[in-house]
Amino acid sequence: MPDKILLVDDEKELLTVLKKSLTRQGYKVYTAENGEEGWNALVETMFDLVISDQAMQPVDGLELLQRIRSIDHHQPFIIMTGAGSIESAVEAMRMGAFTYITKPFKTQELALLAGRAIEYGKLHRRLEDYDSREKQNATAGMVVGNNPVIKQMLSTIKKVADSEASILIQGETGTGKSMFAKHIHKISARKDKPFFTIDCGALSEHLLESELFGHVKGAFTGAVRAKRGLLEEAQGGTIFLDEIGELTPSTQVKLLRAIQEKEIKPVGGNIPIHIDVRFISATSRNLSEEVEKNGFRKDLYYRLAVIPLHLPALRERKEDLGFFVDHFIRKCNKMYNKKVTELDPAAMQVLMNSSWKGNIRELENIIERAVLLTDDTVIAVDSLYHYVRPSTPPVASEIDTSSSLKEAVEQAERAAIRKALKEAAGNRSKAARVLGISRRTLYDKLELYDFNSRETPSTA
Ligand SMILES: Nc1ncnc2c1ncn2[C@@H]1O[C@H](COP(=O)(O)OP(=O)(O)OP(=O)(O)O)[C@@H](O)[C@H]1O
Repeated sequence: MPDKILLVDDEKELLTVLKKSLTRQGYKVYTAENGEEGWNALVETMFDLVISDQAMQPVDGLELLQRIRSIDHHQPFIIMTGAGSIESAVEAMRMGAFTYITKPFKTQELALLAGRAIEYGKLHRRLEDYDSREKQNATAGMVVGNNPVIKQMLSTIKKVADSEASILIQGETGTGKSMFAKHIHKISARKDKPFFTIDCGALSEHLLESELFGHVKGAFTGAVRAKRGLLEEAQGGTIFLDEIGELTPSTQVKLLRAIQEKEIKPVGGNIPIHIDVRFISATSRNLSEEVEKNGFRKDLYYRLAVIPLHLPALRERKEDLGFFVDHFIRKCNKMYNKKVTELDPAAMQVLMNSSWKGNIRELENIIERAVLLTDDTVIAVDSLYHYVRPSTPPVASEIDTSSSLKEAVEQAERAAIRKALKEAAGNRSKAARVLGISRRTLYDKLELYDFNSRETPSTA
């Protein structure tokens, strides 16, 4: 397929001459008589190169370049300027034009530059493709951010991904443990083999063992045929044992044997099966504490936690909040065909001040709802009030624990109202939304607790 060039110039004769010359060089040449026409063509078709005059009406060459740059950073672009308009040429170069050519010029001169510009564009696209393939392979859909703990973890993972070492990922719910487990598998030598997840907290002991180790026909009532366990199915790959802290003592023993001996016996069977599986486990409990309390076997803990990783909670990596917000906005735009671009600064502030008990999962849900419900391109603070929990429970330190329950409740309510009013800059409607109560209820409480005008600076 010949490379495609879009030629834009309001001098018809020059267009004809240049088109002929470039067509002779083997290019497929399209023409447009001004920037607007050129832009319309660009929206329709992908070009390998745009060659445009500068001075045109209604859209000149610089504006055309500006529009192109808003959608494509590497579209090769050559600007043709008249003698004496060197400023335009400089400006075009600053905006990312490949080069400029001053009229009058020889057609061979332009053909030479066109060839170079097209090569340059192809190189960039190849690099871009390569980069995005790399990213897709390694961290598909995964926000990395700037948190030093996460960066350190990723560097550790890189070093151990290809080894056999078992990895234990600890962290609160929703911090991305499953995502990390998948990431480890994807960058390991086992990436083309299976990755299976099993939630150890979701199944009874009996079912879990049958899922993990398989069973022989007749092993228990209902076992009408033999079933292979996930540890056997995952041969050569990775098994992700989620909520490992929920294992019963009996299953802990069997798993320990499987890891140590690289063998399993299906439930009800006697013939051992060799397994070649990498173990990654995760828990939102403090497993070393459980070991101390004899709630989890020490030997199994050490087998599972050859490489222990601890994912920080979202409130400990607030510097990454912006990355996550952008990522989830883009994801939800795609899902719901929306055009949201950002959060307004006040909304971002609300997110910064939240506690994020549900971590990244909670943030993702909130952004999803906000994107879905907003008709604007910017998410306003109001669309978050219903969902986001403020970070500090209403000034708990102010509550006098020696008082009666009724008094303690009153103190907590006063503190919560004061904080909400402060956050809402005195706007009572917003404060009511933050508190999750109606405006009427807020008014009643303000009266009941005799809030003075200093504490309610505005009566909106
Ligand atoms: N680094 C990340 N980049 C993008 N999305 C993420 C990231 N980490 C987590 N998420 C998203 O957050 C949600 C929760 O992540 P995940 O299920 O991995 O957390 P978890 O710690 O395993 O949770 P649980 O303990 O409840 O099983 C998922 O929807 C996931 O896509």
